[in-house]
Amino acid sequence: MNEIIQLNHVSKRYGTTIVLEDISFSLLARHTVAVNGANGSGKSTLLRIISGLSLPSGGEIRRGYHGKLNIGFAPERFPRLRQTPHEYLYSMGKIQGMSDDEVLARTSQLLTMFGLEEAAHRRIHTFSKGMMQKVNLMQAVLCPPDLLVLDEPLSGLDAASQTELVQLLQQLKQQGLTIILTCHEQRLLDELADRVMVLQHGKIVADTLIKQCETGCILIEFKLRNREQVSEVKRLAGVVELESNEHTHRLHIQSEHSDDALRAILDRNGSIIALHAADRAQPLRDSDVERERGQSSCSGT
Ligand SMILES: Nc1ncnc2c1ncn2[C@@H]1O[C@H](COP(=O)(O)OP(=O)(O)OP(=O)(O)O)[C@@H](O)[C@H]1O
Repeated sequence: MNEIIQLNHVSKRYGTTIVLEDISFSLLARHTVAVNGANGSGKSTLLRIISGLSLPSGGEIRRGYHGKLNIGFAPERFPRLRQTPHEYLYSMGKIQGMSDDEVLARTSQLLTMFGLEEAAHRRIHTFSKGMMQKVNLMQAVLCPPDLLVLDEPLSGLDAASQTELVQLLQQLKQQGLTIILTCHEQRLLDELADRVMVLQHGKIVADTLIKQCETGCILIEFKLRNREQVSEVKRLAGVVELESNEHTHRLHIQSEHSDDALRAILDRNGSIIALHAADRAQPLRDSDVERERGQSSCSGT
């Protein structure tokens, strides 16, 4: 199993107030996990601990990849800065150790992706909430993270901005990002989450894995013996899930990418056992899921 972060019996207290108690779970690469719960249940505290912005009072956190994990964090409230997105992202990139060329190229790529080219040299404090939230998300993914942590990303946005933000998050998810977010909006759960955890009074009271393969997904069952070649197939565009059992594998992939996947399997001397329209209703068990991480060149937590 490809775990990128593991929390073991984590707790957090402020004075005598217990905010988080005995939290244990791991995040699998490329999963999107939503943390739900009432106000004050400890969601933001949990995200701050995962991001390394706050230390736990007890328990242990293991970050994957030899203790290094590049984490992008988008707080719920983004400050009304007087800088322009261009100036702000440049300074954030430099703080994270990116070269001039890297930060300028990435900023330009993100301004295009987020549809903010025209606003690149306008001051952020004049922006709408939706535009400001886009800048918040851009700073979090500037140095491509292994894990993206989002605190209430749709909070306070109108319906149109929410739709745009959900589409951007879907793009980031398709690029292979692992995401953990807090949310109150059902649409984020429906459109994005692979797994939903519910916090109540600082404890996890529900943890549900949802299979994310919507209609439009294809399930390819195939045989391939070489593990490195299986990893290559996992990294193909559009892969939602790969379950493996010895040399037999079940690949859930977006239908527009299924031809490429079939070609990739056959090119590696694999054999196709079956091809189906994926069945969304059947949940996956955590133990069946195996995923590959995306690549990142930045140093992390
Ligand atoms: N720095 C702090 N000092 C003292 N208490 C704190 C601190 N930060 C959070 N708390 C308390 O911890 C509890 C959980 O807060 P947290 O912000 O994590 O909840 P939440 O689930 O994110 O709430 P919301 O949905 O309202 O954002 C609250 O009772 C809060 O008052």
